[in-house]
Amino acid sequence: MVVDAPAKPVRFEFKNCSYRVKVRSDGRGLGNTPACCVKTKDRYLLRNVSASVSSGEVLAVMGPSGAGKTTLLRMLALEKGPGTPYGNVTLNGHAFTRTVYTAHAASVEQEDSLWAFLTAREQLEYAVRLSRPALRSAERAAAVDELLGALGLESCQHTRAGNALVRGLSGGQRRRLSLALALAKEPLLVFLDEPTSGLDAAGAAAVMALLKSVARRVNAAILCTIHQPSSAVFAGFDKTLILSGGRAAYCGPASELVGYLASIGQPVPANTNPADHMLSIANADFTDASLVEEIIAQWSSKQPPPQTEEADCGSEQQPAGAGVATQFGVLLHKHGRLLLRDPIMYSARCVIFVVISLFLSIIYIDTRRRDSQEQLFPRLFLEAPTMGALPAAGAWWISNIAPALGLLPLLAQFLDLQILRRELRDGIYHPAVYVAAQTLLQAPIGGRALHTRRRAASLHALPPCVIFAFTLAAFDCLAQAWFLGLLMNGFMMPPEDIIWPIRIFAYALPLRWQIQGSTYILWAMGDHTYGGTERCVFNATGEGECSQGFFCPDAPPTSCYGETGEEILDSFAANYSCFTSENTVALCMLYILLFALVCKLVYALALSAVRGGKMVKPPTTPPCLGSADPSSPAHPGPRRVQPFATR
Ligand SMILES: Nc1ncnc2c1ncn2[C@@H]1O[C@H](COP(=O)(O)OP(=O)(O)OP(=O)(O)O)[C@@H](O)[C@H]1O
Repeated sequence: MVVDAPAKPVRFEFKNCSYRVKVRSDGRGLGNTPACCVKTKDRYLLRNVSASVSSGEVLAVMGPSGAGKTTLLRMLALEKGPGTPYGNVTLNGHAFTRTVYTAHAASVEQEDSLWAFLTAREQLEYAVRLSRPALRSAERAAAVDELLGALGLESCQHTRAGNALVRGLSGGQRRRLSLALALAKEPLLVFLDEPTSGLDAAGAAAVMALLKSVARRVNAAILCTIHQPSSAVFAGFDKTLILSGGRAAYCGPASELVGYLASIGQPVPANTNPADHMLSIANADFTDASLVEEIIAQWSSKQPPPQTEEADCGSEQQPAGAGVATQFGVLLHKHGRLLLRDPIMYSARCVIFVVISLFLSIIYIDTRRRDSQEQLFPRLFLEAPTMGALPAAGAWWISNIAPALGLLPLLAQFLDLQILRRELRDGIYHPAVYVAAQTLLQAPIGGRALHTRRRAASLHALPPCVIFAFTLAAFDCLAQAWFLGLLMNGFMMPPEDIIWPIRIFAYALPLRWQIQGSTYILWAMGDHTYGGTERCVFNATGEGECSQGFFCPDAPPTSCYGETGEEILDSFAANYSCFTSENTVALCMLYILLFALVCKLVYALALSAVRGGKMVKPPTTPPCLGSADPSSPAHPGPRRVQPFATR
């Protein structure tokens, strides 16, 4: 079997877990109001909940709606949340930290987060390549086959996952693929939120039976929440934890629930699903609240005081994650594939770009005339240096429209955030490696767009191409700045008229430097001259009629810009601070590159924050299952679950 069972079983245990949130003093939720601005009080969504699950077992957390199932699961899976978690959570007796989670656990959320344009097999292949890099190609294929077989996905392995817009795997198949992806890294512990939601009774029974068999087969401990299991599904649970109002009302083997209920005077009526009966008597919304209190109190009174167990750190091998180079290679391959398949990411942008270029080229077709000073200002909006059949859009429009196109991949990345979050939490790659791979993949679209713009290759094409690609990349990360850039690039409003500290945007945003650099390249590099001017003739006393050294016999002074590119840029610069006749191209490129780098860095940091941990780097000496964690207390009393905060 390729999905080998780990040599040493694990035991995941949580004791006295509580979860506290701040609510308004009248009991209403805070919403977006900061806790410091209103009078608040504490509310416990969970109180002293304890249970454990070992390798090969499924622990099902049940309870009426609002009982705290999701809160408990998210807390145990070290998800960030609105409140403060307390309790003692351990894996084999050692603190369950983010590092331990990354090395040994995986989660399947209620909403499937899958790459819509990759097939089931492709998604598993990438997951196995990233999480088990030591496998050779044939072994990897066998591991993928094994997962597909275990989860019953062979028949649809070449079907893409799909999403709300494109058809793909069915709901049940998507659930199973999510589980297969979680198992790809061979976790010892799997968290599943409502794995049966949206499935019919038969589908739910099949998924739960599958979970049980997977737990045994890969020797993983599985902890899942479930809403309303049928009798057949309920009977299959190894253990159940039943919550009511955030407190435990029962925890133990499902098979013993009937006897327990009889012992507390709440026997299960004939022909009734014990789970349904338990959930109805534990539901304070529809049952007498005092009865619910009594049921919880009875369970609580039967519990022995919490005991401290010996730490049991075995000698299992730490799963070795992929190195940076492998991560980078796999992510390039995967996202390159997605770029080609996902219309939003690439083709749509290219098509929109060509259409916009054509549109602007037709509007500004007259600006190709070089013999008229009146055409010079419109020419700023459309530079057509090649005079070809497809003169493409120039500095101003390209500067402003192209970044707007960056909004498209930004939207796509926002839609993909859930998937990224899952993959980052699973620790199969580092956020910075993902950002680097994405950046490299984005570069060609800048070049391709520029190719549309300049059909004839020339030495001049390279710098604007780089400027252009940098600008795109920068705005891909900071789309919101687009409007600010449009307003503050020095064309519409001089920076000196903008008050501090807002003025900083006029200098920091890349549009200003994009316009300055590309107009210099387009106007002043090369030896183009423009008609409609005559040199000034000075009289013997040295007095001249024109201070700039030229005048326009057929155009008013306001439309008289000059003969050479430098003269024209000087004329523009007199009114608009974004232009200059000095060669600042290298400096402009540096500013834009710095801006892009800062944006990418912020993006990588934001992804790290989304992931909830610090680094996606499998530790060489795991805190548990390999060596003792020195930070782990010898006598773990109630303490804060550390990874829930930043660690
Ligand atoms: N930020 C919050 N502030 C106050 N109360 C909250 C907050 N988040 C959740 N709750 C409350 O906590 C309780 C538990 O919510 P939770 O989502 O864990 O329940 P659940 O058992 O998963 O419910 P369901 O089965 O309907 O999904 C609910 O009463 C909910 O209204």
